Amino acid sequence: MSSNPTIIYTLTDEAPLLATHAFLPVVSTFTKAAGIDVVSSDISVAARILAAFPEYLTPEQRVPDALAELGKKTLEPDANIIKLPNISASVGQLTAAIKELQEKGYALPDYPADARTDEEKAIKARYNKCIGSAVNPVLREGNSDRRAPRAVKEYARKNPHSMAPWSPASRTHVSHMTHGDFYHGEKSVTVQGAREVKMELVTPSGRTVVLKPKVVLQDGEIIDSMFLSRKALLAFYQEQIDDAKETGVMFSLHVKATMMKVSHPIVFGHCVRMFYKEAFDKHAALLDSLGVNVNNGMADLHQKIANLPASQREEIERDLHACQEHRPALAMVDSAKGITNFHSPNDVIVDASMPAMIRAGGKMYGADGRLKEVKAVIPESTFARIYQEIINFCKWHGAFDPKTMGTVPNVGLMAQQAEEYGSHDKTFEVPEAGVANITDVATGEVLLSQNVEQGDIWRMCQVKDAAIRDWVKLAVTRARNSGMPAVFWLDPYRPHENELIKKVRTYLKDHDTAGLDIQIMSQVRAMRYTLERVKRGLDTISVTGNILRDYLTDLFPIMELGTSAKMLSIVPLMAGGGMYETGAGGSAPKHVQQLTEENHLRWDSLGEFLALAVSLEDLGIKTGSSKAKVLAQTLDAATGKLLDNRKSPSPKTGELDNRGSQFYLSLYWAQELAAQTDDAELAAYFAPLAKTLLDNEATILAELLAVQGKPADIGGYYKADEAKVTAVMRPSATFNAALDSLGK
Ligand SMILES: NC(=O)C1=CN([C@@H]2O[C@H](COP(=O)(O)OP(=O)(O)OC[C@H]3O[C@@H](n4cnc5c(N)ncnc54)[C@H](OP(=O)(O)O)[C@@H]3O)[C@@H](O)[C@H]2O)C=CC1
Ligand SMILES: O=C(O)CCC(=O)C(=O)O
Ligand SMILES: [Mg+2]
Repeated sequence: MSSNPTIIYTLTDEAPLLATHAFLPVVSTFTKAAGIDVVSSDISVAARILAAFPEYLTPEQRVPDALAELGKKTLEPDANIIKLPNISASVGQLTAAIKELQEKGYALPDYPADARTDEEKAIKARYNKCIGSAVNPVLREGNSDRRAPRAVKEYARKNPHSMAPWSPASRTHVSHMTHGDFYHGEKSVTVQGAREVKMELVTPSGRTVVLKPKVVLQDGEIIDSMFLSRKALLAFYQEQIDDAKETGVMFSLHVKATMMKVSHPIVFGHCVRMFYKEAFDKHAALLDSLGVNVNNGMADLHQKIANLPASQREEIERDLHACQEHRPALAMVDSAKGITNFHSPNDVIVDASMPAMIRAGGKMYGADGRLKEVKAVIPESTFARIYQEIINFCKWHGAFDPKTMGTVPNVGLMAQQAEEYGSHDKTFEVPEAGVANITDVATGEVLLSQNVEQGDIWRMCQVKDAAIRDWVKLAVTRARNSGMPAVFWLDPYRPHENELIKKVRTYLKDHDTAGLDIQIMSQVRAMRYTLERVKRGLDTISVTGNILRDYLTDLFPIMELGTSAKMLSIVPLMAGGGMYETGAGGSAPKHVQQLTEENHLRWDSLGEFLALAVSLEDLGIKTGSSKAKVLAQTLDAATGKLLDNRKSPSPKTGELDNRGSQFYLSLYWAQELAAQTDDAELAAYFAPLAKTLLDNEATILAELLAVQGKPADIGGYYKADEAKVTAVMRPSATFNAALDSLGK
């Protein structure tokens, strides 16, 4: 193995993976000049599935557990990882991926949705490790620093994206629970001394059901116990569905079934069943026998009834339609295809869906393809309230103006599986009524106790003290480096956050905060304060827990820049390394569809360009490589030029796409390297490439454009064919030859 400094570049899924097939050859070509190795690590959902079932595969088919290896790497001080967004799979996506792999000759077992035998249960448990947020919590061994780079913000100011107007008369609003949700019943404690606890349910008959036998806690860790009442949730849904019908606004449900992979599919399923209550009641036995589980969306139902005799299937469909007659209109995901908000629990993901709605003037698409006012149902009140606050603000002040609005960077708590990231294996649908206790294993002392009923969702979260210290330090550093005020969005009425507030106050004293403006405010006040400043063009750092990290780093970038793909998204790893995420958005499934139908990839790799520059800069500092530093500086300059010259991908087929944008990045990067005077060797090395690319600009663009407008075959979705994807993503022989010729 070489001892060269190494950048690990992740291979993920969907649009970012396609873009990687074009960009990675560029990255390797440029970094080779500085003696930097670039290695890839396949953490796609397909690779993770294959890694989980080696004994079902032939030796040639087996793959290493790249995610586990990468997770270990994050704990090493020299880690330098570029992490692209990956699919956090729903059960629907998981089963589709399994089917595709089986068809490709991988003898994987089926997903046993209704596991009964021990063997089936074991298989299901292995598969369940591949669903939801399975990657990010493993790799994010540091807190989150997300912000719009200055050049990107300036570009957005000069080239504002469209923002639909807001009317003060808009009836769009957020509906959330006012009792019985996680917020209202939460209890929290900071543990004194390392210990082990268990989660157990004591039934009225005195029987003890151990749901989680052991959770290891460190000294000073904050833990919470909270539950969401099934009864209260159902009553809430009933009220909201009736209210939307009576008042004539469209109904929409926004959850995060990926990150809250245990609780939110349940929360989603209750809403679907309530909406179609009469049909579900009437066909309960049949739907049950078919194993229909609408926690996985209506898609699951339609798939499972597809093979019923026509008359039976049609009766169910008729009864479902009959429910719609006396229900409010539903927001659509794809009105042309008749795909509603209930199709799949992660077609509408709250972090991206609410900003899109706010940017559209408080509207979502209806079944007729028109934008309409909407009731946005976000059951948990903990964070739903921030969206109502921004809606209030927009109704009063009108839409934000990207030309003048301030910026809101975020410092987010997420290290070491903080908060919701660590809750996946500590979230349970309560099997029977009782007292839910978090109990010290050694002493039997009950630390936190809740009265729960059957069907309630009970969960425990943890945050390690070291993660909190690091988060406070990062917030102070960002406030100091940026000169912006920083606001901790923490609510003293929420027990968990009250514990956090105590620690924040303590750890702030470890730092020199002289001259800094650092405040602590509850979320709604923090939102209001921040928006008042945003409107006046003033910048404010939001310092938040994990969920608001996620929500705000889509919300503000989408308002400010039109997309969260243009964010700088850094995870300073606590062990000393760095992970550079690309943007704050996801894997844009719609983009893949456009590529396969029309051979146009509108994915913007700006996030990758920004991440690579910081990765190179960091590598330069840590290894003392001046060449890496020059590569970083010139890449930044090239990215600025790309923006100025408007060479980002267009969403329209027939115009410049991801591949064309990457060509321009390569051209500008080579030109910047050739022109710089800090490293003559690099300048001489890249001058011929700069010339070849410029001389052949027209030819390359023509070659790139020639392929568009026709379907593209990539040989699969979850595990596309390498050779085919490479052929599709590198269609310019002239560009490929120019890259290949470098250094020869
Ligand atoms: N870091 C991670 O690993 C993350 C992963 N995800 C995962 O991604 C998947 C999709 O999530 P979803 O909530 O739909 O959000 P996405 O961010 O993938 O999609 C929302 C929209 O944002 C726009 N967009 C996002 N990134 C880019 C980009 N680089 N270039 C151009 N446009 C972009 C696209 O708009 P348009 O269609 O108008 O072009 C896209 O349709 C899920 O599986 C989710 O779990 C989500 C967030 C982060
Ligand atoms: O971890 C996930 O599933 C999604 C994370 C996400 O949306 C984000 O980090 O912004
Ligand atoms: Mg997000």
